[in-house]
Amino acid sequence: MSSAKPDLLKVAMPKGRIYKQASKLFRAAGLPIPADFDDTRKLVIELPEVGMEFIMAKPVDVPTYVEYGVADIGVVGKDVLMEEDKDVYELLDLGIAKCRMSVIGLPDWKPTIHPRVATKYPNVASQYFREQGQQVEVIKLNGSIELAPLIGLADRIVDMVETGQTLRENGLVEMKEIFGITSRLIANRVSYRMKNEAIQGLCDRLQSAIAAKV
Ligand SMILES: Nc1ncnc2c1ncn2[C@@H]1O[C@H](COP(=O)(O)OP(=O)(O)OP(=O)(O)O)[C@@H](O)[C@H]1O
Ligand SMILES: O=P(O)(O)OC[C@H]1O[C@H](OP(=O)(O)OP(=O)(O)O)[C@H](O)[C@@H]1O
Repeated sequence: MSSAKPDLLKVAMPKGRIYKQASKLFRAAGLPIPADFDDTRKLVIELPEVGMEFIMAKPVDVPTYVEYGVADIGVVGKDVLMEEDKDVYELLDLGIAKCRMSVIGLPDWKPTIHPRVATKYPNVASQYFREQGQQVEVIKLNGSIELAPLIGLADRIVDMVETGQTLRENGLVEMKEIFGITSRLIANRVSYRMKNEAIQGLCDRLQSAIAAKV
């Protein structure tokens, strides 16, 4: 008898806020994935009983693992996909981790000669202002973006809004929504062909679970 391991579907899962919602959706699709995987320090978790191996990744790195094929599929926010522009298939809108990408500023914002925009998403912000015909200096930050207009680093920011609580608590206003965000299922182009049955099967199950909730 062969001792070769079965070919598991490798899934890059984002640690953090998406994981809980994504694992809940996978469970609703009949795949019993624990809700607390991301509470452990283990980064690669095999679940042969569902034919999958989970790679617990930093959210922004998910498309990189999938593009290089070390993960066959992955779960990632549309914000990251727009910013990273990786060569992957976007298969399914999972409808989870819903929020929006917006331009944000102080209520008394006025145009300045050298406008500065702070963001975690420099490509998204540059493209947006280019399309608006506005010249701005984009400053990359890695978190707590709302600080920038409060302490004078930038006059506006491009960042995500969900409940609006962060804006309210810091006296900021949403000036313009750029696009809506939900998490997506993405696939490596070669894996999509070579493991089509497994990937398509998972898509079908997830799609039924998404539809059942509506
Ligand atoms: N306030 C929010 N509401 C809903 N979804 C959000 C919100 N903030 C982020 N998201 C979604 O969740 C994804 C992951 O966000 P999360 O904060 O877990 O990761 P991160 O910003 O990379 O964090 P860290 O740097 O702490 O690892 C984002 O890419 C986005 O799609
Ligand atoms: O509209 P709200 O419900 O307040 O959510 C929006 C906030 O959530 C995200 O921040 P996150 O919690 O990821 O922290 P960060 O500032 O460190 O990126 C985002 O960057 C906003 O700051």
